[in-house]
Amino acid sequence: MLRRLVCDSLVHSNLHHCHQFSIPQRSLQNSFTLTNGKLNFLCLIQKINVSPRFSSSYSPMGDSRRPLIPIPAVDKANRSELLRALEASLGSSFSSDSICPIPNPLVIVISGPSGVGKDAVIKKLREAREGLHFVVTATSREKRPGEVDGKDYYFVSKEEFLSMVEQNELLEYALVYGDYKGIPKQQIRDYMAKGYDIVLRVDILGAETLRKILGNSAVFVFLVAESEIAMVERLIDRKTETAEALLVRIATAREEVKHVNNFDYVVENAKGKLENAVKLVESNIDAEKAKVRQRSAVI
Ligand SMILES: Nc1ncnc2c1ncn2[C@@H]1O[C@H](COP(=O)(O)OP(=O)(O)OP(=O)(O)O)[C@@H](O)[C@H]1O
Repeated sequence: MLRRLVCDSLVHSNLHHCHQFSIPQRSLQNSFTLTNGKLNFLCLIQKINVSPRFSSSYSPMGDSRRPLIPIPAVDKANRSELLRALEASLGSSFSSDSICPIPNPLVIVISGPSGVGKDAVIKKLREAREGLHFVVTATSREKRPGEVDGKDYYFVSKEEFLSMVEQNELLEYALVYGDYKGIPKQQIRDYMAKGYDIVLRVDILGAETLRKILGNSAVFVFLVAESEIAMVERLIDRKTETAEALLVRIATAREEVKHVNNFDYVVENAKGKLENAVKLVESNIDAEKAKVRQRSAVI
């Protein structure tokens, strides 16, 4: 269509050699859109140096002082000769920079009912993927066997936790089963500034609060077990809760699975298929990285 417009314009300008030119559609398209009118469009055509001897030689950049370089026939020249001739004709060299824009650092919120496997998925994700910073949550709960302070959580006293709240140091915090848990803001800022994607692990209420604070600027992943019975078995087998605490967690989890609509992605963590769940979370991240309109979280 554009080519036909060029021809028509040339005919009307008494230039009858349109069929001899090999004008890159793209440069015409750009000029045409940018200049938006016949007058400017004709200016473009006048700037093209037309050589009757070399039908494919022209200077679309419009520099009349630049010597004309014939573009050799594709079957007569090697690739580097062609590249050089094309670059000379276009007036600039081809860049090897990535054409994809650099994606924004992502804030990934991983949530799901109690015992679904949030910690297990995050542990594997940490091993599988670089460039992620897993936010270490501050908590006032007791350390479980095997947990490391500063790695699994920052274990602080209730008083220390409340002082962090007062200083506005936490992005979000909550009292979870009698213990405080909160997300330190500065840690996120520091790692985002270094280009890391941020992974936050929160319970369902935490995810709801974060959705209110961050809106669509963060990506929310909901982990589920393959069934309710699988979820309960997993909690029983973990052996970290008393019978009463187990009952509360299971009753809560039943309600929590109904919150899936607040999330962007749902990932099944089925028994014995932890690796699959991790791959799915990774593909969620990859999909976000490939988005043309990137999320842009400000903490
Ligand atoms: N895909 C899986 N297959 C089998 N067992 C799993 C799987 N995922 C997690 N588990 C096990 O289930 C138990 C609960 O997992 P995990 O502690 O990661 O859950 P959670 O969602 O972090 O729980 P909570 O919210 O209560 O802290 C753990 O013993 C874990 O090893």
